Amino acid sequence: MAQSKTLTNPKIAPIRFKSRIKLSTSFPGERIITLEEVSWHDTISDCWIVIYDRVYDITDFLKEHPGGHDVLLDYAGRDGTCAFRGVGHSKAAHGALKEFLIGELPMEERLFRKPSGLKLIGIPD
Ligand code: HEM
Repeated sequence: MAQSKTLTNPKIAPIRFKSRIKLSTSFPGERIITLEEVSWHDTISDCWIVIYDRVYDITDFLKEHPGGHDVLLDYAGRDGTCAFRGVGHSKAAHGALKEFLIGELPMEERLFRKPSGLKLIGIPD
């Protein structure tokens, strides 16, 4: 069955599923990064965060963040999706995310960008 086959493959072509949300990224140096690996980067000098199943290295952004660095550090090495969404960030903030993108969670650790994942309005492409 096509769906079970793709569930074992972290690099799924978005076209196979009826979803407006892209299931995988496509950028130079794309990496699959586990939540465990993200958790190793939880300091002010080495800070990764997960938002909508994608992994961002926001170390250089900490001091630039309009909301302050302390709120970001609360989610250093962790999933900050709910906090990011809860603030109601602007389109510009959503657009800024891609500057810090370094990879994506493996399919089995995702909540959104997977077949039958949670469907929410406003998830970036
Ligand atoms: C890397 C991810 C993030 C980016 C790129 C980002 C970007 C931004 C930007 C551009 C703003 C200015 C307002 C806007 O345009 O919406 C902002 C404000 C803010 N952000 Fe973030 N943000 C990120 C993550 C977070 C997280 C995880 C939190 C956790 C609570 C947070 C909390 C806030 C707060 C409290 C403000 C101030 C809102 C205000 O004063 O109106 N941000 N952020």
